Amino acid sequence: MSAQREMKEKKPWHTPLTIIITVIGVIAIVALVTVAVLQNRPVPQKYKYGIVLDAGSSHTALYIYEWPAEKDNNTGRVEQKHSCKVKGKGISSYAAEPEKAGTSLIDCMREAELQVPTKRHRETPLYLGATAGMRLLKIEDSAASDKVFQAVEQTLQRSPFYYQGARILTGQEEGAFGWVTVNYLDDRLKQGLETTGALDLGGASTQISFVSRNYDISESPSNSVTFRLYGNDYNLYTHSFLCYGKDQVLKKALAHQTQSGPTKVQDPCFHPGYSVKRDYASLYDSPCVSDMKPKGAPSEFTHIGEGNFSQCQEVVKSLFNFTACTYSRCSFDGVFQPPLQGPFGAFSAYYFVMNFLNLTDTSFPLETVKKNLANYCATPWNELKQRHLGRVKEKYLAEYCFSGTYILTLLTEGYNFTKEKFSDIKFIKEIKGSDAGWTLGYMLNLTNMIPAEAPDSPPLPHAGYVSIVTVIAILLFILLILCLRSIWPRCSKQQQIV
Ligand SMILES: Nc1nc2c(ncn2[C@@H]2O[C@H](COP(=O)(O)OP(=O)(O)OP(=O)(O)O)[C@@H](O)[C@H]2O)c(=O)[nH]1
Ligand SMILES: [Ca+2]
Repeated sequence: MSAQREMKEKKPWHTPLTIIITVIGVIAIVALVTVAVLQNRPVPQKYKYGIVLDAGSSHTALYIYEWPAEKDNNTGRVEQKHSCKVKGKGISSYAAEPEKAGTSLIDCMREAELQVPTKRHRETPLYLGATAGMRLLKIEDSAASDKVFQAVEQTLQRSPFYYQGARILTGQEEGAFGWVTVNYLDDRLKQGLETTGALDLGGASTQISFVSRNYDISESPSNSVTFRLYGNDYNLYTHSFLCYGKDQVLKKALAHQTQSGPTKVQDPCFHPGYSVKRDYASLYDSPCVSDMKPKGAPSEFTHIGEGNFSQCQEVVKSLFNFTACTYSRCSFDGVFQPPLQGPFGAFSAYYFVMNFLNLTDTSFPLETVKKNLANYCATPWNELKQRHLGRVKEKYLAEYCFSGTYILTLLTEGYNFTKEKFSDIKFIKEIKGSDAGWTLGYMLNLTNMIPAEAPDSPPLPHAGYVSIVTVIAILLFILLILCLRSIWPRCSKQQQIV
C-alpha cells in the first residue's frame, strides 16, 4: 500500500485526473487559437468597383477601379483593375457628327461589362469627365458641345452600370484630382507625409499642383484648393493652363511662324529632311489660335524641318508671356505661382515624350539633358523613320523634338524648375499598377472614399493579434502544467492524509 502511494506521489502525472485536465487544457487551447484565427481571418474578399471615363482632348480612356468591399475607408486599397483605350480621337472631335461620340465608347463599355462581375454591375458607379478638348469646344460652339454630351449620355445610360453623369471638369478640379491620385497611390495622405506635386501634360491643357508651405492663398484664391484628408489639412496650389497642352502649343508655335501667310515654313522644331504639306484651315481651327489667323493666307503651306534645338527653344519661349504679373510672383501669362516645393511626379505626355527620348533620368545635369535633346533634334528625319517607324506612330515620331523642347521650356522657364530643382521631378506613368491622372482622385472624391478624419484602426494587425493570443495560451498551459506538477503531489498527499 505504502509502495503504491509512493509511486503515485513520484508520478502524479499519470493519474487519470491529470490526464483529463491535460486533455481539457489542450482542447481549450486549440479551441481558443482556432476561434481567434477564425474570428479574425480575412473573409474571402468581395470587391466593389467604380468606372471613370477620361474624355481627354486627344482620346478617351476608360478606367475600372477595384477595392475590397468592407474597407471603403482605408487608404491605398483602391487599385486600377483594367483600362481600355477608346479607338479614334477625343469626343470633342465629333462636333460635326455627335452621335459618333456616343458609339465610339461602345467597345470599351462592353469590355467593362466583362471585367466587372455581373452581380456587381448595378451598384458600380460610372462617371465621365471631360477635360480641355470639351472646354475648347464649349467656348467655340456651346450647342455642339451639348450635343456631344447628349450622345455620350445615351450610350452610358444604356449600360448596366450605375450611371452618375457626364460633365466637364474645371481646370482646378483636373489639377487637384491629379494631385490626390498621386499622393493616394503613394500612401502619403493617410500617413501625413510630405506630399508630391503633380504635373500633367495633356493635348490641350496642362496642370501644375503642389503644396507650398507658408504661402498666402488669399493672394490668388482661384488657385487654391483646401482639403482635409485623414485628419490633415492641405492648402493646395493648382493651375490649369488652357491651350498649353502639347497639341495646342504646337498649333500656337506654327501659328507664330505663319503670321505672314507664307507657303513655306522652315521649322527648327522638326527634323532636317522633314517636309509635309499642311492646310491653314485645320491649323487655325481652335480657339487657342483662331484669332491669329493671317488674312489672305494661301490654303496650304509646306512645313519643312530644320532640326535646331536652340532656335526651337526661342520659338517656344516666345509663346509665353513672362512680363505681365500683378502678383508677388508668377509663372507665366500673369498667373500666380508660389515657390516650388517638394518632389514632383510628371505624367501623361511628360512621360510619353521623355520616356521615348530616354530623358526620364533627372539625376543627369539639365545641361546634359538639353545636349541630348539637341542631338536628337538634329537627327535627319529619314534616319529616325528607319529606326522607329512601324513601332512608333509617324505623327508622334515627328513631334518628339518639338514636344521635348516644349517640356523643358515649360518646366525650366515657365514653372521655374532651376537646374537644382529639376532633379526633384520624376517622370512617371503609373504608381503601383495604377495610371497617374485625375480619374482615380475624381472617383475617390465622388464616392467619399477618403474621409476627412483618420479612421480608427485596431491597435494590432491580424497576424500580430493571433500570435499574441497563441503565445499567451501556450504560456498559460505551461503554467498550468508546472502548477500541477509542483502542487499535485502535495494536493494528493493532503487528500490522502485527510
Ligand atoms: N508619344 C505618345 N504620345 C501619346 C501617347 N498617348 C497619347 N499621346 C499624346 O500625348 C498628348 C497627351 O495625351 P493625354 O494625356 O491623353 O491628353 P488628353 O487627356 O487627351 O488631353 P487633355 O484633355 O488636354 O488632358 C496628346 O498629344 C496625345 O496625342 C503615347 O502613347 N505616346
Ligand atoms: Ca488628360
